[in-house]
Formats: sequence, C-alpha cells, structure tokens
Amino acid sequence: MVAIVAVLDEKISDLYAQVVARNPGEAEFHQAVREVFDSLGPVLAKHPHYADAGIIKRLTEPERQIIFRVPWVDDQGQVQINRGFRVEFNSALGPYKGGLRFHPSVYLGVVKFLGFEQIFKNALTGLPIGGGKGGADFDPKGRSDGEVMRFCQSFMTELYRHIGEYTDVPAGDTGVGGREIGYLFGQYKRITNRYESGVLTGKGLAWGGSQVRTEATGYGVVFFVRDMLAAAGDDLDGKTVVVSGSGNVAIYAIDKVQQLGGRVIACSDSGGYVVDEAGIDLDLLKDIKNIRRGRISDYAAARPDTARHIASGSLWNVPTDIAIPCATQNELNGVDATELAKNGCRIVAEGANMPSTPEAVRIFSEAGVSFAPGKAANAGGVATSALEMQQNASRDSWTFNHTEERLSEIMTSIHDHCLHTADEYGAPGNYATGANIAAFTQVADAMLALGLI
Ligand SMILES: NC(=O)C1=CN([C@@H]2O[C@H](COP(=O)(O)OP(=O)(O)OC[C@H]3O[C@@H](n4cnc5c(N)ncnc54)[C@H](O)[C@@H]3O)[C@@H](O)[C@H]2O)C=CC1
Ligand SMILES: O=C(O)CCC(=O)C(=O)O
Repeated sequence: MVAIVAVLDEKISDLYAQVVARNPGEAEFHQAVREVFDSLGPVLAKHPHYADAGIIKRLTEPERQIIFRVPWVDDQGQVQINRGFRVEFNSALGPYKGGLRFHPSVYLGVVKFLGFEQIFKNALTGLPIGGGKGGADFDPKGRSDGEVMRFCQSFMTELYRHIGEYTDVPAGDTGVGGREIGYLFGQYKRITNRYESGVLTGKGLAWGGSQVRTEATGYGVVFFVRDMLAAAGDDLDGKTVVVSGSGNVAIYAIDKVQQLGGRVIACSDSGGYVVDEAGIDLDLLKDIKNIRRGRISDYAAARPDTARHIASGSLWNVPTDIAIPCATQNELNGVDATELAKNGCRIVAEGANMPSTPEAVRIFSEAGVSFAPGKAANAGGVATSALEMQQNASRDSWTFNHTEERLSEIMTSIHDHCLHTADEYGAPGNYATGANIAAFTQVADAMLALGLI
C-alpha cells in the first residue's frame, strides 16, 4: 500500500505540474488545486478507476470560460472599461452555481480558484448544483448607486446569454450584495422579457429571494463551529471569537456567535481592525457598514470607552479561543497561525474562501488546532441559494425558522460527512482531507456515470 501511494504521489505531482504549465501566472488557482490534490493519494489508491478515466485532468479544466468587455459611463460622463468573467467549471451535479465578485483584484486566476473550490463545496451540500464563479475587476468602493447600476446593467448585457435557471445561476460574493443582485436581475428581466426567478440567487425577499440567504454563510460557519465543539463535548458558551472582515459573511457570523453565547472581541476591514473586549456591538457595526458604508475605524470612534482601532499589524495577534477568517484569500499566513496557536486558539473555521495559506494550515495541524476548510465551513451560503432555487421552482416561500432549520441540518450533515470520510481514509479529525475526499468522490462518480464529457 505504501508503495502504491508513493507511485500515486508521483503521478499527482506530475498532474499538478501540468496544471501549472497549462495555466501560467494563476497562483491562486494553482494553490487551490494543490490543496485538493494533496488529499487524493488514499482515494486513488482505493479507487484507481478515477485516475484511469482521466477524472483529475478533466476536473481541473473548466467546461467553459467566458471573458468579456464591460463598458459603462461614470458620473463625470467618462467612459470606463472593466473586464468581466464567468468560469463555468463543472456541471456534473447540476447547473453551474457560484457567486460574482466585484473587486479590483479579480482576474482569471482568482475566478478559477473560486470556481474550482465551488465544485467541491457545492457537492458537499448534497444538493444538485455544479460549480462556477464570475466577477469583474470593478471596484464598487466609492462609486455612486447610479454608477453601480450602470456597471451592473452593462455586465448583465453580456452575461445574460450564458446563464439561466437550468444552465448557470450566479449569486453574490465580495462586492456583490442585495443592491447589485437587484440591478443584475432587473437587467436580465428587461433583456429576456422573462421573470425567471431561478436565474440568480440572493434576491430581495419581495421579489423571489429566500429568507436566511443574507445570513446564511455567516450563520452556517458558526453552525459548523458549534458541531466541531459538540464533537469534542463542548459548546460556544463563554468562548472568545475573532472574526476578520466586516462584510456579509463576517457580520452574520458575529450575529450567530452572539446568539449561541460566544463573545466576538475583534473584527476588521482592509483599513485595520478593532478590538472591543466588551463584545462587538452588532447594531453599530451594521449601521456603519451596511447603511453608512463607512470604515471599521468609525466603530472605535463611536465606542471610545471599550474599543480601539489598530490601523496596521495583524488581527490574528489578538488572543482568542476561536478564529473565523471571513475577509479574503490568503489573509492568514504562517506567522499568524503560529501566533494564534501560541495564544491558545483551538479552532479555526474558514468563512472566506481559502483565507489560510498552505503554511498556516500546516501549522494548525502540527499545533493540534482543529481546522475547518472554507469549502465545508462556508457552504451554508450556496446551500441556502439552492434552497432559494427550490422555492423559486415550486413558486413557494418558506418561513425564516424553517429555512434556518434546513441550513442547520445541512451544516451538520456536511460536518459529519467530512469527519466520517476522514476516519474512513485514515486521517481522523482532519476536516480538510475529509472534505476533499467526500466531495471528490461524489463529483467523480457523477462524471463517470455521464460518460466522457
Ligand atoms: N457572500 C457569500 O455568501 C459567501 C462569501 N464567501 C467568501 O467570504 C469572503 C467575504 O465575502 P463577503 O462577506 O460576501 O464580502 P463583502 O464584500 O461583504 O465583505 C468583504 C469584507 O472583507 C474585508 N476585506 C477585504 N480585503 C481585506 C483585507 N485584505 N484585510 C481585511 N479585510 C479585508 C472588506 O473590508 C469587507 O469587510 C470572501 O472570501 C467570499 O468569497 C464564501 C461563501 C459565500
Ligand atoms: O450562493 C451562491 O451561489 C454562491 C456563494 C459563493 O459564491 C460561495 O460559496 O463562495
């Protein structure tokens, strides 16, 4: 068995080298592929037919990649040009499903990393959704509502021909929230003359959206933490938590931690972080971020007695029981991981996509910090999107409690599936290995059943 795994490791390294050569300069995509490949030795040893059928090569090649020009006019009457993307990665389990990211750092390598992760994440939900992702190098920060609307309308004027309830269903991600989904859906409806609710998720409650979708990613990651603690005979009551970011995922992670008795003592944005030992005041944070679209420094200014703002340095230096990174990829490096472990952190659960560097993940493992990868821990958002699609298809609308209950059950099922799979493949307690193998086998089996596609 050891010899077989060694040969396979060599084969996987070869395949990885091919991915790097075929996709030059796409560092984030390479990182995401490497992370999955590193788990596959034991599964390929047990099931060699996956490799024989070229499943791994096929999985790393998107089914379709769309890149397009997005022209729009700013408030000064100047023409602006951005680049739009949609990578339709894998539709073995269902229509492509995944968010749109509007951020200046977006390029093909970022969209491909996110789309690749999405294949596995969506498989873990157990719902019939394939993987895709999109976005643009547009920066909504500082733009007026009118500019954001014109950008979204132009973006959809090209994207609409590629998407649909049965083909590809985008949603939000960084920089794309309810406002942007509204403008995108409005333009889709106008161009196609169809009220096709199931073409986008994250819609407003009055026009086809689902209860809990806004909260789902943040709530879901905390349900996952709840289940990790329960597996160790513990709970969130009285635990300190540090959450990075202060956007959609972060805000609702903070909300659910507080509901379950934990205390969030720090959060951040790209301009620094705040520490509030009294516990983050969520109403204030929401007002600053969602209404005033302000900075995290405004939070400390509004709570001078308990909070302080730190403009530089690392949020991960704040001692905490639990860390939930919810900002962006590679925001938590090896130095941060060492510091977290040294200060007694026992659990890291990723709300963002790939926020921990490979070195950080290795350090967590060596230090005995329990680590939940984003593709498992943050799957609650896309799972609730799939619930939104269910409601749209049946012209139904569920209550908040019912939808939250479904989300909670899905997160528990993902948690248990990862743990059992890790056990089965000789890596007890390793959620990352469990997630990769559980998702890979599900997608691979569907691809085999569908023939050479
Ligand atoms: N929105 C969703 O349903 C889902 C989002 N995710 C992931 O969660 C992460 C956050 O997404 P959202 O909350 O939707 O985006 P958002 O745009 O609402 O918030 C992003 C937050 O991260 C902060 N941020 C960005 N770069 C930063 C940096 N370098 N340092 C510190 N803070 C930084 C921003 O200031 C903002 O507070 C992303 O990785 C996204 O892909 C994952 C699953 C679903
Ligand atoms: O709800 C969705 O379809 C997408 C969520 C997403 O982009 C993600 O899971 O990273």
